[in-house]
Amino acid sequence: MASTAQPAANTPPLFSLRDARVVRSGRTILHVDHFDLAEGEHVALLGPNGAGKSTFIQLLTRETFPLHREEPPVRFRGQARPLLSDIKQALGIVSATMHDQVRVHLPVSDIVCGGLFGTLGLPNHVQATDEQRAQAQDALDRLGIADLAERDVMTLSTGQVRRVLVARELMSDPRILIFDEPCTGLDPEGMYHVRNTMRLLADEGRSVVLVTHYPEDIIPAIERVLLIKDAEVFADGPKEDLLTSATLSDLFGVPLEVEERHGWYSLQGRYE
Ligand SMILES: Nc1ncnc2c1ncn2[C@@H]1O[C@H](COP(=O)(O)OP(=O)(O)OP(=O)(O)O)[C@@H](O)[C@H]1O
Repeated sequence: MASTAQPAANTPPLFSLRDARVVRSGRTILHVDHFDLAEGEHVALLGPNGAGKSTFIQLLTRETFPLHREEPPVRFRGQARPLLSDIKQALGIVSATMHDQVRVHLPVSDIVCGGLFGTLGLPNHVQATDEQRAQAQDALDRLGIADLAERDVMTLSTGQVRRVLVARELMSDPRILIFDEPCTGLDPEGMYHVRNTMRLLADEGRSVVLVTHYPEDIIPAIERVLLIKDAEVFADGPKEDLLTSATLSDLFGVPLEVEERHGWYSLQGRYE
């Protein structure tokens, strides 16, 4: 069942951006005039390479700051200066960058428990308690990979590692999960499971924020898409309005054909 979270009328948005501009080397690499994300709302960011998608995410995570303005350009739950620890507590992030750091022979269970400490495995001289191990097992179980708990993470497939990293993020029970190109480098089986994992987490009422180049990654629960092109918001709205052949051809600058089937979208080139 898709999340139908409806925030109370007076609840501030989870994130709001107003005239947020990021400049690097004298060039605007992202400008967002107006964007609100409600608690429990899902959104997919889609756009070509270099469009500004990662910069957008970094504005949310406060890894990047916009140009200063009197009126704060980025707010988290209505706050102009939220504690970084509050943001970290609320957000879970799964990205290929994190995946690249998995180069140590550790049991999956340790990797997942590391989510409690912000480390990849357990910090030196720290033993996980039985309760923490049980929590890790529960996270793995919910993602359908409980049988991997004792495996050396280096022996897993790319798709399995990516799901283990999702389980690791779940240790802090985040309300928002950011998936930054979660299916990059995965085979169809891995993609199937990662997309299914996003569905599960959306069903649990967590906000899913997905960054992708491919409409195939947009799970049915994500109803809103934000298209980014040339450092600007190209369009923001319901996916059935925006995931069309004409709009995506404009977005990517080549002739493309979009199809929809049972709430899932696919994209292919139109060759003449
Ligand atoms: N520190 C920096 N200095 C100069 N330019 C930068 C810097 N960081 C990012 N950029 C540029 O800003 C633009 C937006 O980058 P960003 O990583 O947000 O794009 P993206 O949409 O996530 O791309 P991709 O799909 O390739 O991951 C790119 O042209 C990038 O080269």
